[in-house]
Amino acid sequence: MDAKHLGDDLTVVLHTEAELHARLAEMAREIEADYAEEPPLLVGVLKGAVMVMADLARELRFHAQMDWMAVSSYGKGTKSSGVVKILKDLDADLTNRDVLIVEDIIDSGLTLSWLKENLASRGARSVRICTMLRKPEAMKVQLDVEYVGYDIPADFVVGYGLDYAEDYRNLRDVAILAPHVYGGDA
Ligand SMILES: O=P(O)(O)OC[C@H]1O[C@H](OP(=O)(O)OP(=O)(O)O)[C@H](O)[C@@H]1O
Ligand SMILES: Nc1nc2[nH]cnc2c(=O)[nH]1
Repeated sequence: MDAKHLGDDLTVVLHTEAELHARLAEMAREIEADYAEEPPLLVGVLKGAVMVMADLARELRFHAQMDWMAVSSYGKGTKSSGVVKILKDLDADLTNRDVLIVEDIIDSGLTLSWLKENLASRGARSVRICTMLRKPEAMKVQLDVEYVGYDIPADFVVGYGLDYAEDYRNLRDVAILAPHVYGGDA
């Protein structure tokens, strides 16, 4: 689905599908160089990271094992509750593995800060983060993020895996959701 199919639901397209893919290719080259010794285990965070994971994994020029977790801190709203729940855990044993968390967005940073700690405590050799989007002005915690696609403003965005009440995930681009859709400020 393209932005043009969504009427006035979006205010502005921040990054097109082509831009996202081009940036992911650059990030993949960095990741390949950094993990030249041994490929990391890619840990995708459902559901938003599905598109990034699918595109990044195929872009990488080494074996890319994938595992998935589902955590939730947003529910149906547009603000993080700060309480992270594991809805689905990993299948893989992380002992001595290099783990690369693959995410769609870092907003307050609360989810990823919690997740990084959680995965490190399972005996991983290293835990790094790759995110397509980050909102520097919205971050509430200090968090090192090794691979960032784009820094964006602190507006509520949808598309490329990102939803509002489970809709808009299949929009190809990343766009700001018009406030009238969710009835207020993000
Ligand atoms: O930095 P934070 O403020 O913690 O926000 C980031 C989290 O929010 C999104 O997930 P969400 O809870 O919306 O679930 P989803 O991936 O299933 O859409 C995103 O995928 C991150 O996991
Ligand atoms: N869809 C969506 N989910 C988020 N989770 C954290 N920030 C956002 C955002 O801007 N949009």
